[in-house]
Amino acid sequence: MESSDKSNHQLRGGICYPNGARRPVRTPSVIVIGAGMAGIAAARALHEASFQVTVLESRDRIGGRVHTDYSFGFPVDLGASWLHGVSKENPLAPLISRLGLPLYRTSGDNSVLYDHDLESYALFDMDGHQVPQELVTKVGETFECILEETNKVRQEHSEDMSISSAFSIVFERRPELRLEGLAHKVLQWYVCRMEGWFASDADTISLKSWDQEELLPGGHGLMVRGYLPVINTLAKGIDIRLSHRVTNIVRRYTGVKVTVEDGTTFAADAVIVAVPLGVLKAKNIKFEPRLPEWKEAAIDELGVGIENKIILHFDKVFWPNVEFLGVVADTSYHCSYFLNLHKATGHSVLVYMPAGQLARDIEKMSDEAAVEFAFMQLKKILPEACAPIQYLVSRWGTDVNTLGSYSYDAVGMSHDLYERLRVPVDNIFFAGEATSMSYPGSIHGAFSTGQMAAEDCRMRVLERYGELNLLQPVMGEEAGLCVPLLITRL
Ligand SMILES: Cc1cc2nc3c(=O)[nH]c(=O)nc-3n(C[C@H](O)[C@H](O)[C@H](O)COP(=O)(O)OP(=O)(O)OC[C@H]3O[C@@H](n4cnc5c(N)ncnc54)[C@H](O)[C@@H]3O)c2cc1C
Repeated sequence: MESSDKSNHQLRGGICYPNGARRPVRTPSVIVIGAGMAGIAAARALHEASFQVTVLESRDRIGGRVHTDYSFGFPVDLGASWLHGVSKENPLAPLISRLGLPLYRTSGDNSVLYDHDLESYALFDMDGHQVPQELVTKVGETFECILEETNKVRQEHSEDMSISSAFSIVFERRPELRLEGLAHKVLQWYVCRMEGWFASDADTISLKSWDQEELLPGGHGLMVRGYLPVINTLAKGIDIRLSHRVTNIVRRYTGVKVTVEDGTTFAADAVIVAVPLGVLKAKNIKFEPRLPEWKEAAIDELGVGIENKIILHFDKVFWPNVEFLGVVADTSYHCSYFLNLHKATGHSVLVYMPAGQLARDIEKMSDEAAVEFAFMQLKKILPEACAPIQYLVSRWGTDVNTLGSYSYDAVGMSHDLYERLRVPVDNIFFAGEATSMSYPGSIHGAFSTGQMAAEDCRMRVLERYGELNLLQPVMGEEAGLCVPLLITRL
């Protein structure tokens, strides 16, 4: 399809009709931009529906925000690593089960800490003293109470405000909830965990919309062998052009023309844009004609946050046998946490995960300085810590292929912006985590939007040809197949 308006007008193959006659038909074609979960899911679905599919990907690898690295000699994820919703309700469950990929469950349903249970944490103050577990539990209850109170604030105010402004109102009304001393620091750590979930600071998160996403049942599980096998399986047999950065999309009634950085053009009946929200915000891709105002507004207004991973590989385990280590402090900015991968994978690895402003600040440092910063946090709680032997540092905020980690509900925006981002513009379809009303910021959300965009695209293109009933509908994974998920917890 490269450089070829001509291939778009070729006659190809044939379809068998009930009377046995064969009539040559034009193979419908689509270009998918971005080989992350959403783009690959869309490409797979349309490939199976007999479309001619070409995926254009700017990086020299597939997966996007799924980035499993093997340089330590075992897999570690620099991007997504949890399956949120370890149950058959999760659209990715059939595929993960079929591949026999093990999951390590880190929390059940309804944890106040989202993807972790309270019991799985060991919290320390800056002097290396462990916070008594009863205090952690008690402050957890207070945090839940504060969140309930913010719900009342939400009902009283028609205007949106940040979750931190709502906390201030709650503290004025109920000063005892503010807590003092060590308890206050633990409370700040809860706020820090909330900020990690949204990849954004509490003073930017919308009170009105922060809890509008749907949490699937089954709690949260780590992909022990990394997420890449899922992407690789979906990508099998698909024409993916790596190092093809799209710069222009021209839309005409008869089809689309897509140009990449080196000037090569690709033509097809339709295009699925599955690049990150950050890339759309930066206007790194020019649309001709311009996207309608409502679409541009959705792109501008949706929030995109930052969460990063600093992955530290040690020659031995010197930390307690818990899933998470936390450092409490006076402000959420100064709190931190480390995921203990040894629990789930048996490898002596800790993952430091800063979010929001802290992540932004750390991205300004060199890799060495960022690792030193993370290691200093660890030294505060474990003074005997020995230096890492290997490390990896993600930079999702400044990486030109992403420009942010994932979307979140920013103050003043309405939750239906996700849907506005998804709605197609003529023969341009949109997919990606930020187009998911129900599951924004997640892998399964990205997967579902890819499938949705594929089905919308199939309908649109075949409708135009008057051949709607000729090709297979886009299906999800085999509906009848039910293999249980492999879940452990130690
Ligand atoms: C640190 C971190 C941790 C996370 N943890 C989890 C988790 O545990 N569980 C979970 O469910 N989700 C998690 N997420 C979110 C999840 O990774 C994303 O929601 C999901 O991977 C997004 O998929 P996508 O297809 O929408 O976008 P992407 O995966 O970003 O794919 C977009 C693709 O477009 C390409 N691209 C960009 N610009 C261009 C261009 N101009 N031309 C061509 N191609 C282009 C990119 O290179 C990329 O490959 C995490 C994300 C991060 C960053």
